[in-house]
Amino acid sequence: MADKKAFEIARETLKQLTARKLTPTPANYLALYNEIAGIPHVPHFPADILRDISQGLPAKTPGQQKQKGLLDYAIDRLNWEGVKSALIAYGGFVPVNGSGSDGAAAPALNVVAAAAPAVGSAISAEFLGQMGRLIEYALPALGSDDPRFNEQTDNLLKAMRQPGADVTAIKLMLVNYSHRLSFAAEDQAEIRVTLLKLLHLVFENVAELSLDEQWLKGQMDALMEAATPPLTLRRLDDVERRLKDVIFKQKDAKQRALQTQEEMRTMVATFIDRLSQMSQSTGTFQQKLEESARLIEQAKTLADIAPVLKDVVGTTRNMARESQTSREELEALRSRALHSEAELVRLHQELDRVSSQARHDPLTGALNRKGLDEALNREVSHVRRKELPLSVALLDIDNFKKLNDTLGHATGDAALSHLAAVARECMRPQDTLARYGGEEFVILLPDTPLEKGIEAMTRLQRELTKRFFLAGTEKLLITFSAGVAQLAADEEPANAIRRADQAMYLAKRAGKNRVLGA
Ligand SMILES: Nc1nc2c(ncn2[C@@H]2O[C@H](COP(=O)(O)OP(=O)(O)OP(=O)(O)O)[C@@H](O)[C@H]2O)c(=O)[nH]1
Repeated sequence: MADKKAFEIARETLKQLTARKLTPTPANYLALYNEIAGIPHVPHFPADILRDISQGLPAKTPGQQKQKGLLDYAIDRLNWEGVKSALIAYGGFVPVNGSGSDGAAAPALNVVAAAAPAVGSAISAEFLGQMGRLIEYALPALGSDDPRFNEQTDNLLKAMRQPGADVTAIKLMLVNYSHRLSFAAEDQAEIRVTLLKLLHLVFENVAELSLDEQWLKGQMDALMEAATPPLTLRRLDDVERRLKDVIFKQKDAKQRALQTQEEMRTMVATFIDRLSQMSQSTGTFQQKLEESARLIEQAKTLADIAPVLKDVVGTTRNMARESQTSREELEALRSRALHSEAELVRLHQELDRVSSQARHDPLTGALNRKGLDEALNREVSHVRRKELPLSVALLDIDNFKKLNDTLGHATGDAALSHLAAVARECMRPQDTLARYGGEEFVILLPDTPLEKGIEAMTRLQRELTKRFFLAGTEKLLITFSAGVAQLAADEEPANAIRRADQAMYLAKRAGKNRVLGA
């Protein structure tokens, strides 16, 4: 493996992580990577030594047993922070002045225990109930693949919900639980980072396979960018949509390539067949000529020569006819091949056009109408489920025709990309930008009432005045007029866009470069 490329080693490392069922932590990844790359492994985490120490620790009381368990858990995960907090907590259960009881070693708990009769009853019902709900709600964020953690959660929740719950015991359980919780949270964070790395690796690989495809390369770059922290559901949704486009395109391209290969194979086979037929006929013709030459040499009279000549003329005619047929067939074959090639180029271009327009506008990278429809459906069901407001803004660049006419279409295109880039930068990650028409954009603003939506568009206008558009060396101020509508309960989303469009129209009529609410 030493001479393998870094990405191959990385891929093998990820494979091995799964094959050996190791937790995908950076430490495990590094150790395996070094092993596969043949780099001498420097043990950053002396797991064996720590395990020895842990085995030597007495576990006489429940507190000691629990902390020892947490220590082992942290060692298994090569987690220094976990080792540290387990050892510190263990220290709290070491008997002081010969006293060996668990409780005696935890003065803080004693205070609670002493205060428990007064405070405990006051907080037990409502506070513990609320706490239980908090734990339950937080649990899905931590995954459910650790049976010991799940068991500990169940026990804690049961204890909390018992009538007349023992506050002192619960506090003790909470101390242990919070340790394990911190490990689980760390694990989840590491898993997320590692999964992101994995995702990047997959994207890099796809990009390497598709270097010749300009559109795919663009999509892969966009995917890489979308898959960087902080991850939000919107960004993941974008990643999913782009990947769908890539998969669609690759499937189609592969199918076409296979089909063409098959066509070419058939053509080459026919060509070879024709060639061999031709050489056979040429061979026979040659023999016939030689035979005729011999007969002519032996002929004594003109009468002897006449039938031979007749024969030669006949054979030559046949040969010419055959050659003509073969030539025509080969010509037809060649034009079929040319036609196939042209068809392939055309299909390829068509595929490029169709797939790049699948969900994203190729010029600005914003969603196109199809992408907008999908995003709108998703947003509407999301906000309706959560009873949140959704605002829809429709923007139209001012005097765009003049810009096009004076500086050219290419500058107009660059101005559209500029507006999209500035909009993307000053939008929240959960907002969605789509190109609605030529110089029109729609922005979906979830969890945003009308006034806030208008504010957001005004902010974008201000941002555009700060960030000039550079047409060559000339600084241009791009302005837009916008209408904003808040989706009403039971309103069709298309109607909200229509209202935003009407408000935008009024903004134009009122002098442009302004935002109006619908
Ligand atoms: N460069 C470029 N121009 C486009 C594109 N799509 C549409 N356009 C042009 O945008 C212009 C829109 O012109 P109008 O609808 O008259 O709008 P306007 O000039 O912005 O006028 P107001 O909206 O009233 O401010 C037309 O000239 C279109 O040709 C595009 O993708 N690139």
